[in-house]
Amino acid sequence: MSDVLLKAENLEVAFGGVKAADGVNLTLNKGEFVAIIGPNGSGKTTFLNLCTGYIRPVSGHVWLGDKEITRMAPRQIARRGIARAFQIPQLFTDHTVVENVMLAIASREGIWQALRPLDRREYRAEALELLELLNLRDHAETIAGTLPEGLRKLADVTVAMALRPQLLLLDEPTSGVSALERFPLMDTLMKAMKARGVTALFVEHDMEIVENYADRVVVWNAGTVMAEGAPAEVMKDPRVLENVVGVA
Ligand SMILES: Nc1ncnc2c1ncn2[C@@H]1O[C@H](COP(=O)(O)OP(=O)(O)OP(=O)(O)O)[C@@H](O)[C@H]1O
Repeated sequence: MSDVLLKAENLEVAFGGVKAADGVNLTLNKGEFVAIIGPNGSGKTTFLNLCTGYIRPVSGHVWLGDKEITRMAPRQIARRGIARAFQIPQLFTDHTVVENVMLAIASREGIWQALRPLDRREYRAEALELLELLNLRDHAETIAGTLPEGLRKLADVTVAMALRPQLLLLDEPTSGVSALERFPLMDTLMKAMKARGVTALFVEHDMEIVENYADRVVVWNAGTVMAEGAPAEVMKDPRVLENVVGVA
């Protein structure tokens, strides 16, 4: 069986005159934890949007496993196993944390219209188990909108994990989180992904996080992949230092 989970081939998309994807090729293997870095406006978020179906490419292809997902609707793609946690967490802020996770489980099970009681015992049990895994068990009954930023990010990931994704896309998981909290947050995320066999692709500006947590780093520049490899190797590339890290 192939180890390839996601394959993007020659993706192209433009907004006005700007080529946000200019022939993007990228392969993710099952179980990998891959970071995307690159200057502002280089097309990192556009790539995540292409993977989730929020943007359709002018040309090119995306496969998840052996199924082409290029022109599928976001909902279909989510059902096939790509979930996303946003830079700004997307929670129902006036509901408790456990209710948010239960809503995600219910949406996965497709019972929105089925008039079945949401507070089903097995949903709660599953939600609490996930919250335990993400170190949020003690905050299950907290109103999501009152959580501090680091915990809100973990809650957002818990909601995404409730969809049982094969691939989780994370948009700057540590942005807005204090320096002291960043490493524990990433430790928790890594533990959860590994425990559930989830592959992850995360956009990150913090090079320390990339070096410590990514198996592989992919460098974006002007709508294309400029370099990729092990973080320690890629960070030595003069083009990366000049264009991305800005220290050459
Ligand atoms: N919906 C859109 N409409 C118009 N232009 C867009 C749209 N989305 C992205 N762009 C443009 O495409 C280019 C790539 O944007 P994108 O957000 O993918 O970059 P990025 O690498 O994620 O940037 P950042 O690090 O600032 O988040 C930018 O020039 C941006 O202005």
